[in-house]
Amino acid sequence: MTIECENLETRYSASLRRPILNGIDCTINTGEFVALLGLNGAGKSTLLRAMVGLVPLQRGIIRINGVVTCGNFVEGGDDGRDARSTRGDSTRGYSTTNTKNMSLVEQASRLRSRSPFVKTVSTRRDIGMLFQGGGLIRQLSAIENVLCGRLGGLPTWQTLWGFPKSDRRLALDLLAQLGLKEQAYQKTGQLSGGQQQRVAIARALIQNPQILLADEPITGLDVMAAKQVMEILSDLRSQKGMTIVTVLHDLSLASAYAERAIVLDAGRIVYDGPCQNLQSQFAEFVRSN
Ligand SMILES: Nc1ncnc2c1ncn2[C@@H]1O[C@H](COP(=O)(O)OP(=O)(O)OP(=O)(O)O)[C@@H](O)[C@H]1O
Repeated sequence: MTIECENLETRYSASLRRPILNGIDCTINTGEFVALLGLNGAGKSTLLRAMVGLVPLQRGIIRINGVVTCGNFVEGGDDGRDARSTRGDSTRGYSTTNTKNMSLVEQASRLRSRSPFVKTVSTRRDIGMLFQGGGLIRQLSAIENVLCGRLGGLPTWQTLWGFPKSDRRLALDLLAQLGLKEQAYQKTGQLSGGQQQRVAIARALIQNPQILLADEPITGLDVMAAKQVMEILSDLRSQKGMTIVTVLHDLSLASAYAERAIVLDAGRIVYDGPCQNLQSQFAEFVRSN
């Protein structure tokens, strides 16, 4: 699966005096291990979130495997001609219907009837996301947190009856593969930072994604736990051919595990290339964790 980002630009931010993302062009190819680097506030998390459609774009489009999944969704510009932008600029992507007077049911059925959006939904399911800090529910056990990763793939009625046995088995297998068999029924709030991060990885993997986007997966971990997490990401790529894009602050770990680095500064890409010699080129980006 490829992720193509074409001229991405977010809305102008008055506090920054620029868009958060400001003309991002990059293509992530199948099976690549990419480190997203840059100073605090450079736009790394925003770019990662934009790739899964969590950030509205002012300009530009994102294609996943050639399917447009995110673009400039302009309110009120559509008269029923299936959402091509009326501005005549193909990079502006799709506009949305004026939905103000439509019921939720009408809006949902309209979205389903528009083929680009239908593809969008299924294409995004191929992407797993590890959020900053893990995003786990501390009161739930490790296995319950992992099963939460299945919620999007099940019809609502099925979740009322609990998760199927096959899902529970899969969740246990994933936890065991990540070295957490003993901790499967322990509350995640009682686990160490490294263990929690592995639960978060298992939760992303239960969707069986082809692409894994990880936002600072090793921040706050000690050296050993950080290496373990990086090894897991590296194995997912080498053994399952998964595409990995991860935000990192540690240049030496980026050089050790990733093959390609994309360095952001003030919302722009200032370097896109191999990870060798990153330290000498970008010494100022080193930050103690
Ligand atoms: N929802 C938002 N509304 C307004 N500004 C935002 C929003 N999200 C992020 N920003 C701003 O955009 C800039 C980029 O944020 P982002 O989190 O993408 O940076 P980052 O490179 O991931 O930083 P860090 O390394 O600190 O996590 C920051 O200045 C941030 O304050």
